[in-house]
Amino acid sequence: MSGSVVLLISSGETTMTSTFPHHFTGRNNVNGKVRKRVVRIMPLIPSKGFTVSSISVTTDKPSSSVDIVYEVIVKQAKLVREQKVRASSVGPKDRNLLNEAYDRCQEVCAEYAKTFYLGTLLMTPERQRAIWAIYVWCRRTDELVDGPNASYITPTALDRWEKRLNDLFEGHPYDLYDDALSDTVNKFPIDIQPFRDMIEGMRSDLKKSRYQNFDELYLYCYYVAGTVGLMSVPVMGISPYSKASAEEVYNSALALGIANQLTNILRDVGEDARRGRIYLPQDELAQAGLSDDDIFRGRVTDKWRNFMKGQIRRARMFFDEAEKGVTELNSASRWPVLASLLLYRQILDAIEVNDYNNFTKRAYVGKTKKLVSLPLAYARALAGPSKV
Ligand SMILES: CC(C)=CCC/C(C)=C/CC/C(C)=C/CC/C(C)=C/[C@@H]1[C@@H](COP(=O)(O)OP(=O)(O)O)[C@]1(C)CC/C=C(\C)CC/C=C(\C)CCC=C(C)C
Ligand SMILES: [Mn+2]
Repeated sequence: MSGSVVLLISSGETTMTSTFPHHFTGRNNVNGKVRKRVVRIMPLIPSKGFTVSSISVTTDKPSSSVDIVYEVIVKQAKLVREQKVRASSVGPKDRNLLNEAYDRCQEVCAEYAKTFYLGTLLMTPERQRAIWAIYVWCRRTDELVDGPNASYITPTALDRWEKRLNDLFEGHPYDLYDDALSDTVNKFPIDIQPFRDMIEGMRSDLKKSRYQNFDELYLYCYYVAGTVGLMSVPVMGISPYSKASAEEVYNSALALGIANQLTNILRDVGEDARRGRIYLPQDELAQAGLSDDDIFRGRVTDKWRNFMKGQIRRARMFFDEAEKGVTELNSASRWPVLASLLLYRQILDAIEVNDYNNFTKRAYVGKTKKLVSLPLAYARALAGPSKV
């Protein structure tokens, strides 16, 4: 059974609803036990200044985003459990080319994602190369709709990009970067679905600039960022000491992608509005007494602050859910993931420090805070999987 938990939350004069997938806290996969799941979510509700006035549980809405995404998770988890990999099609004659391909991916990752890159250096050479290759594919995909040539990108161009993806999965890469990914997906139990879904997210960016409710936004966040978590887990690996199910680890990986994307959205409200885009649930905006116009005007009012408090709280809950899974990963993979989690989560603190002005002030984490987070993440990453 799957569906959502809807909480009616009050703070002072403001009342708002917050929706979460209820497998979110579930430890029993998909089979029933709704009550248990609701009970589990309770400790996650922040206490300071907020009260929960009602909880309702929706179940078995077959086409909800949570169900769609959960099906992908179950399929990916099965692949990782069975360690299903394709037979390698790369012979010794291609080794030099392949090394060159991975070196190029390493350069891109080191240049564009310094923190991720630093973290990958602790991993085994095979794993770090694979993460670089995945990073480069994701970055290129994102660049199609977010990069300098974005205004020329059409649905047909995305179809071509998907054809290229299919080909590289079949062992027919088009260029050097694709070479690296083609090799990676041969070596690790990586499925094509999350890659296709990321392209779907880019399609949605071409045709959609509003999200009616959190269910719609959740699906978008899965497409563009949750997918990264699903692509990365087969490479990072689950600790041999982990007692968690593969679904639980995937659930945390998905949560990290969603948390990152929600944070990215909250940081970039002003920037997105200037491009005519509002990645915020329209129904929650209306409930808070806000309209698109308020966002385009970019005035920081109490209504806006209260609305933002609710959005930040929800993003933090996804980070909390993600954190549970980090200790279940292979030891060398924990640090980079935790470091990126701590750094990205601090963007939410920075929005608060800016008094919720995400229209004209960019929330960023300063160098000192970044430097403090790295050893902190390292110390915490030493903790192994839970023994329960
Ligand atoms: C070590 C580590 C975290 C590895 C992941 C490396 C990797 C493959 C990253 C790809 C990132 C990428 C280029 C995604 C394309 C879409 C996109 C840009 C998404 C946004 C990232 C933030 O980038 P930025 O701030 O530069 O955004 P702008 O383009 O400037 O707007 C996202 C917000 C999402 C990225 C999502 C993740 C990094 C999810 C990571 C999850 C895992 C690695 C799973 C960890 C496992 C457990 C069990 C917790
Ligand atoms: Mn962005």
